[in-house]
Amino acid sequence: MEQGENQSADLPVKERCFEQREALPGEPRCVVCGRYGEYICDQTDDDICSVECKTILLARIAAKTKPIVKTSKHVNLPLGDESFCIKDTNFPNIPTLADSLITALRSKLDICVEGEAVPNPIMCFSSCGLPEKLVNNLEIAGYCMPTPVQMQVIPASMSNRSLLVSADTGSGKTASFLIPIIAHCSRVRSQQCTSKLGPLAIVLAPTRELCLQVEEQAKVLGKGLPFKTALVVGGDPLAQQIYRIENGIELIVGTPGRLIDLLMKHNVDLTYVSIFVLDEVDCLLERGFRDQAMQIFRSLSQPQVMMFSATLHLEAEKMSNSLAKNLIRISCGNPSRPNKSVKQVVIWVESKKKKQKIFEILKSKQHFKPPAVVFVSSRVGADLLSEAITVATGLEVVSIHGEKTMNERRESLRRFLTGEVSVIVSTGVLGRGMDLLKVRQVILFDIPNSIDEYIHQVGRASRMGDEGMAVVFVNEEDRRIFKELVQVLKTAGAPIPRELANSRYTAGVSLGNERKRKLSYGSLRLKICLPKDKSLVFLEVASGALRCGSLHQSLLPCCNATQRKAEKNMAVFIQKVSQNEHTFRSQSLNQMLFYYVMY
Ligand SMILES: Nc1ncnc2c1ncn2[C@@H]1O[C@H](COP(=O)(O)OP(=O)(O)OP(=O)(O)O)[C@@H](O)[C@H]1O
Repeated sequence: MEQGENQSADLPVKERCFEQREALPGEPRCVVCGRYGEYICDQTDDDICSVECKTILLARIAAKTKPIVKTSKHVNLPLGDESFCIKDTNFPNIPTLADSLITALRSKLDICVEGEAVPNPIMCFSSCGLPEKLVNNLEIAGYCMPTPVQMQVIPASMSNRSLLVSADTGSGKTASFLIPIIAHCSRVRSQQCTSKLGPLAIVLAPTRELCLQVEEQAKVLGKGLPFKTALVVGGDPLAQQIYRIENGIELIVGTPGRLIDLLMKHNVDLTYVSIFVLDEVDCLLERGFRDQAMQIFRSLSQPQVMMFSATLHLEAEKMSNSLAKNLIRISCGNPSRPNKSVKQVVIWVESKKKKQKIFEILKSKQHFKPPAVVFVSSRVGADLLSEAITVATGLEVVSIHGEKTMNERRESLRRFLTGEVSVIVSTGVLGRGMDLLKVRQVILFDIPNSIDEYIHQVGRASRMGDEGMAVVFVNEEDRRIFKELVQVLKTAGAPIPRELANSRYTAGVSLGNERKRKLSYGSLRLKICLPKDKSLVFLEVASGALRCGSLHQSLLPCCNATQRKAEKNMAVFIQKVSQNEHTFRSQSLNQMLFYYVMY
């Protein structure tokens, strides 16, 4: 591989396809995956993006000149330290790894597993007996290698085990359940296991848009195989959905409400449904969806249950135990935290100034990175804000929310995804699971009600590790989420606005693992040593007045002063503190607090 002219000689050549960025208009494209064709393959002169795609390209060329061999029977794996594959009795020729190496591999890939006899991860799609056509489809879709979640979920799922999976947003969870479903369906149909045409698998997801997207992806990956899908969501005519199912399909992708509706009005034979997937399971097991999801589950006969989300908590875990026995739990990356690739920029903005702020961002060449998704909390808000943005900035903007018809929702999404408009204002309908490929900026105009929704919305700004940015507006009205937000920002090393850090609603949250932190208050810079018991003292310099306080308010009398006086007071205060060490301690702060004024 030759380095392109612009390529700085000391930058390492990209190993993996997904490390490479998308190609900009006019730039060379990788002949294998379509990303930026940064390098030239010295053997073929084709543009390629990475070593990985070069290998695929050369393999394709070699395959054209050789008789076709069945991938599953003669897999020739390179013997580098990344050549791992599943221990599979169906494929005895494939070398297997010692258990210690499997553990090392999982730890390297940030995969944690829990459960009995968990199958080993795979390192390539062709190593677990997938239909050849499916492997080809994956290649065509640019899926050269499985992502870590796919490496572990696919073999576990293909051993018919029920799974509870948590993995980062944008890490490839969708394909991790679609691949085993397609493999299963096409095997059943091609072996003519049953003459019945009833569905073989069901995927439930909480929003219509997500169902649409999952069904689209299923069609792409299942192309050319005996595998048909039906989309069962509200807003589209029920009769058409019934007609499609009657004509024979393998997979139903739907929202719980509409599927229940359909099952009540029409007799669909669910006898052969042996895979039941709950995508965004924490949301589906919340009140509102739970009863419907459980009702559908009860109409199936002991299916393999696969549950996925980037955010899982105890309640969802407990519920999942009632759906499946002998579960395998898989966790990949850093779930229940915002994706590391998204830079979080939290700005303290009072509600009445939010509009002005977003106009400023969208008008700024430096700060606006289109295409962008703006999240708001209400349907009316979505419409009003999109109109206001158009008026103030001249940008064409669309809105999407649950009150629009399905056709309007489709049209808004289409215009946004095809680049016709560069901003979409959305309620939570695009918050979860949506793979908005080119989006690198999200703006949380209204912060969502829970930290989980926050994690999902922020996650829209990054897919497969691409860097993105989430701009988050926050003010006192969002205090219900302050504590968790501060924790999340702290873990990510993101800056925490002064007002948020000092709010009494974040009291008790340590602002850092380190015990020293510098804060800047106008001209007065303070270095604070936080007490170990995390009883944070707050200091505030507002309009020239200094207020010092702590959780133990009685300890420090507030004082008003001009800025200069404030500094003087500060010095006196420090003196007092150091002289009154004993008093301080006796006021139940376990650790002595030290303040240093640094000019
Ligand atoms: N093996 C792979 N190789 C390359 N791209 C992949 C691979 N698997 C998935 N992708 C792509 O990665 C992107 C993110 O995948 P996906 O939408 O499934 O993420 P997710 O984990 O479900 O995220 P979220 O939690 O946000 O729903 C998609 O564009 C998908 O096509």
